[in-house]
Order: sequence, then C-alpha cells, then structure tokens
Amino acid sequence: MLHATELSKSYKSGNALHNFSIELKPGVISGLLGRNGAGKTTLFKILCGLITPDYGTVAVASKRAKPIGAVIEQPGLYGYLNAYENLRLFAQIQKAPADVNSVKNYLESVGLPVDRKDPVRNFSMGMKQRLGIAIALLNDPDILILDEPFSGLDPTGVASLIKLIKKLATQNIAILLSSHLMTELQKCCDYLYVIDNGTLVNKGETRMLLDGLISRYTITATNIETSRTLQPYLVAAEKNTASIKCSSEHIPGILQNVLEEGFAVTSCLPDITLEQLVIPLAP
Ligand SMILES: Nc1ncnc2c1ncn2[C@@H]1O[C@H](COP(=O)(O)OP(=O)(O)OP(=O)(O)O)[C@@H](O)[C@H]1O
Repeated sequence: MLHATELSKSYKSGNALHNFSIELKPGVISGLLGRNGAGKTTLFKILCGLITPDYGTVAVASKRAKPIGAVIEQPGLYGYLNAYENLRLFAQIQKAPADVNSVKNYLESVGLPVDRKDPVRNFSMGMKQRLGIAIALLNDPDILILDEPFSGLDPTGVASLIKLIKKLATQNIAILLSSHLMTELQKCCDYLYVIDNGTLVNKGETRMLLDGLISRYTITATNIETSRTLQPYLVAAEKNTASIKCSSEHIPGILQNVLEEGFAVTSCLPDITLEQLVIPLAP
C-alpha cells in the first residue's frame, strides 16, 4: 500500500534520515521506535508529502485522492471550538461530508461523546488525540500516520487509544505510529521499525523481534521471593517481585510450577529496553 525506498534528508545540522526504507500494508499496525531526535517526525513528514526527501521515493498504491491521514506532532485543533465544531470545520475545509449525522458518526467512531459542548481546550490529551484522529480519518484514508500518539496520556488513556488503533486496523487501514517508548508499541504493533540517528537499525514482526532479545522477565506475586521454582533463574528479588533470566520458551513451564507452588501471579513482564533494539542490522 505504501512503499518508501531509501529515503534520505539532511539539514544544516546534519543527517536527519539516511537510506530509510519502510513498507505499510492494509490492516497492519507498524511502529516506529526511536529516541528523541532519531528522525521519526522527519520520516513522517516525508511520507505525508510535507517535506521533500533529498533522495528516495514514496510510492502509494491507492484509488483515493487523499490516501494518507495523519496527526503529526500535536493535533492541530481550534481550542475555542467544541469537538463537533472542530470536526465540521475540518470536514468543510477538506470537502468531506459535513452534515450533522456524518460529523456525529466521526465523533462516535473515535469514542468521543457527541453531546459535549465545551471547547476542546478543556479536553484531556487523550480526547484531543481522538479528535485529531477523527480529523485524520475524514477523507476515509487507506493509511493513518500518528506521531507520538501516546505522549502525555495516562495508562487508562494509553489503553483506550490502543483499543481504538486496533479497531481501525480491523477496517483494513494501514497504520504507522511512533514512540520513544517500547511498552506502548509492544502492546499494539504487529511490526516494528527501530530508528537511530536517522538510520533503520532493526526491524521485524514485534513478537519475533522481542522474543529473540528478551532474556529477563519480572514476575509479581505476594512473597514471590520465596518461590523454589524461581531460585535457579533468579537475578534479583524483592518481597513481591522477582527478576529472572531465561528464554521465552521456558516461561509457560516456570509459571505453571510457580502457580502449583501456590503463588497467585499477577503479572509476568518481559524486561526490554530501547537500547537492546538499537543494534545495527547486518549489511
Ligand atoms: N527543520 C529542521 N531544521 C533543522 N534541523 C531539523 C529540522 N527538523 C528536524 N531537524 C533535526 O533532524 C533530526 C531528527 O529530528 P526529528 O524531529 O525527525 O526527530 P524525532 O525522532 O521526531 O524526535 P522527537 O521524538 O524529539 O520528536 C534532529 O537532529 C533535529 O534537530
């Protein structure tokens, strides 16, 4: 659906993007992971046609006049208008359906209340993100690009935005989102691209990529430090959390034994950092 090949862009300050290729497919959620200043926004702006690359091409296979919807940096909203007025205005500007029912449907599709009358400057960051996404969806795009959609959201806001993004993917939209945090991308992306210093340094299906790298897990349960099962794997323990080192295929068996010992496990989370993924790809 979108195929970007060998994109490069430099500013006076240096190389923002170097030889970066990416492919987006219908119904697939792709994540772009990278530290601040890694080149994520530069890539997104190029994909959306907001800036021109020095080298490389972006090919989009779509029958739509505006195949890409995007929220780059902050959603650009009119703070003094309410959600309905914002959407209607953007629909009119973009020549999308702007009648009452269409605008209400757009609001409902992103989980925003249709009857909220106060200006959007009062909205939480999560609600502003949803409204930004509703605006990005106005032209029924094949591709949705979201730049740092989780920034400024609390855990509940993150969880409900992930739910919305997954719902949009079931409508066959190709989705690309960025973050400098592993946790959120890990929860919702089918595929991950890791960018560092403008260069693609790692990529792959999320599960494959992480399974190959994760070797530590943190298990939480009351008094888990006393578990006999965990002793051979233990790296560190506090009363209710134990950090263990093992490969992913051992986890189901270990958890089974821990449960049989009588511990009520409340979570088992892989420990992985962005740094582990920033490993240059083989040439
Ligand atoms: N218009 C510009 N002029 C000069 N340098 C720029 C410009 N835009 C980006 N850069 C530089 O390009 C590099 C990549 O920036 P970019 O905004 O793409 O990174 P990012 O990964 O989106 O970062 P962040 O997570 O902080 O938004 C940075 O070194 C940045 O300073």
